[in-house]
Amino acid sequence: MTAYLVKGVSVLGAAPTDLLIRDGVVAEVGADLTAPGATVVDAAGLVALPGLVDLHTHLREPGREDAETVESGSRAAALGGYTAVCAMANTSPVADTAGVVEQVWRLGREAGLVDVQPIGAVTVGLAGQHLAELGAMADSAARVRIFSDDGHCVADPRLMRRALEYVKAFDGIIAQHAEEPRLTEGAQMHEGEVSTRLGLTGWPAVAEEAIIARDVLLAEHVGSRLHVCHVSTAGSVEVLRQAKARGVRVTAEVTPHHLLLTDVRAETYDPVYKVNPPLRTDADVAALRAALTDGVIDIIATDHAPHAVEDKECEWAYARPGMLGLETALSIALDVLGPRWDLIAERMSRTPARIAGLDGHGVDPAPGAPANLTLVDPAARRTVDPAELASRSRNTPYAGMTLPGRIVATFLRGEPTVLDGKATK
Ligand SMILES: NC(=O)N[C@@H](CC(=O)O)C(=O)O
Ligand SMILES: [Zn+2]
Ligand SMILES: [Zn+2]
Repeated sequence: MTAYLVKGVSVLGAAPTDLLIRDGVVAEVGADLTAPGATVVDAAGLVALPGLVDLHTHLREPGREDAETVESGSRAAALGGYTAVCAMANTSPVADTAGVVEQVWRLGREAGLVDVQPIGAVTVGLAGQHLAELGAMADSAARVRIFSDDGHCVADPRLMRRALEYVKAFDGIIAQHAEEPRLTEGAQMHEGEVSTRLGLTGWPAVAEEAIIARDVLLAEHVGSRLHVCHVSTAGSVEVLRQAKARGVRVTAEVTPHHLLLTDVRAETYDPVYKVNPPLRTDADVAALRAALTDGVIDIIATDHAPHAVEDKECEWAYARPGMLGLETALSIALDVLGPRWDLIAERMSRTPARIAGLDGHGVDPAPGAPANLTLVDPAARRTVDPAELASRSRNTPYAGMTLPGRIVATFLRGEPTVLDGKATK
């Protein structure tokens, strides 16, 4: 196993120091370290962060390997500074059995670029009728702890209650895609002034807020852990704020795109901007940013949702919702939060690792810590070119935009998965 001597790096914005990475851990931290035989990484001007952890990634395997595979998505993740991703269950077949979650887990190990932690479906086939085999998935080699029907809402309150109760036995968590389906039939974009003008059917904010309000009450009633996926409205933030003040065990995520983009993008009719939940308004963006800073929203999660060209480059109404996220998330976070490294580490690494229960991730680079870390060049600016992305899909909403920050290196258990901005395998 090669050792790596990272020279002159700023750990989370502190004064430059050296890091010696050996045997999978950060062996030493200090000035002017020497290590004969170690590969030297010149990290002058770079910032070291704990490896990023994504609680919400769509890898599309099994079933839509044309859009993404575990390997291509893992490579995109590593290039984005991630060392662990949680893979959503809306594959084909659905990850609703021990067999499928173990398959995804194994594919992740084989790719070896990030730790891939499968999420299990809450209901069989995501159909919202019968609970899936949550216990068998938890007991499997994949050790599933997060369950989600993401893409669909667990709309039946009795099923939601039972799922919340069931996962308590192994400290599991239900991650809800909060969308009251009766309020979003035929919805194409955020319901508001822009949808009225464009004549597109709206997805009202209350469809999200009503489910979050119900679910925090259910989680409170049964004393279980609830996680809310891709929070997108100011009203949802207020519901979460009140629930947290009461001590409800709820956590919440926001996506990079909901922190940056608004529903006016729909005026282009370019389906690259079609996503669930939809892009909202300036006031929502402002509330989400404030909540991310004050902690009502716990984490940034990408909701990386690759789609094949034929599913995206078509008429708006027929296009699949979803956007790429893994390779641009840190840049968007830097753009939105500025170089607040401790806050970025908290929202993109430590807290998601803790929510998912991923041991060895979300730990700051310090002597003895597992060497899961990423090196960022905060001064670099890059213009997003979809053709250069490692993802098999091209549906980034940031094409042509110039964003701050570049991932220079990522280490997974002491081995580089990215060096000089390029994947090592
Ligand atoms: N976000 C999306 O618009 N799409 C996701 C599903 C989801 O996250 O709800 C997908 O799987 O494509
Ligand atoms: Zn969703
Ligand atoms: Zn999703």
